[in-house]
Amino acid sequence: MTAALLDIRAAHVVVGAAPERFELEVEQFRLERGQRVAIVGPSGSGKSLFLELVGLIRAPAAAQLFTMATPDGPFDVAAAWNQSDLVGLARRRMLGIGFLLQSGGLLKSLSVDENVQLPAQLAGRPLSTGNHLVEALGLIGQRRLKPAALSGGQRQRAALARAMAAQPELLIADEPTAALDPGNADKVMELIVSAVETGHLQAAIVATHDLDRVRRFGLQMVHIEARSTAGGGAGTLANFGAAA
Ligand SMILES: Nc1ncnc2c1ncn2[C@@H]1O[C@H](COP(=O)(O)OP(=O)(O)OP(=O)(O)O)[C@@H](O)[C@H]1O
Repeated sequence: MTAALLDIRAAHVVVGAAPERFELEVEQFRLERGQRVAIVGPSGSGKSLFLELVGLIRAPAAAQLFTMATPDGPFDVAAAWNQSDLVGLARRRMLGIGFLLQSGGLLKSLSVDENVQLPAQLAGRPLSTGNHLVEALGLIGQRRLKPAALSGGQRQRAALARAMAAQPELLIADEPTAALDPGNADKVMELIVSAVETGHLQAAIVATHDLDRVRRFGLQMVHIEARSTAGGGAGTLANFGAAA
């Protein structure tokens, strides 16, 4: 059996302090190559926190197991956080993960083209993918503009092109269709799904409230359950992709 792209067991993320404390518990999450997964759940249930955990942006408070497959063998994410191996984590993020933030997160002083090409340049990857993505996402006319001159939807599409331009193994996208008209939302979901189908991405994880598109584009749904606790709130992601 080949190693899963992501293998997480009994991981906890904790933010804030009581009474606003929020704890996300990930009982089990195992992501295989070829999977397109939608994380769904009510607002405030912990979807973004989960994406930050798998995107190596947020340290778990505890994790029984957290590994990520790489071309050089498994990377022990839990150990890297424990040992404060921030360089190792940054390198893994740069080479293996494309992250579309809910807020877009484009650099204000760079044009669309420059924003899109920067991760590929840093990772030493070809620039051709970014050019294709700018075209496929309908941004040819905006490629020289800076983010302030873009509409919300154009900014979101540029941020997706940037997340995919360095040819990451894993795409993580927080609400990628939220600011888009129906035609562009379809285009974005189609692009993500077909990138996995054709092997340009090994897998994709999308947090979304767009259940209609999740069903139409055939993503596997993973629910985060939210509940309130005495000292705050909690979310639980239970048993996705567990070995039989
Ligand atoms: N840095 C933080 N400090 C304190 N609390 C936080 C922090 N980040 C998130 N939270 C809390 O964690 C909970 C989960 O937030 P999260 O952003 O993951 O929800 P979500 O499911 O992505 O919501 P939405 O669908 O509205 O985007 C919320 O109650 C939020 O207030």
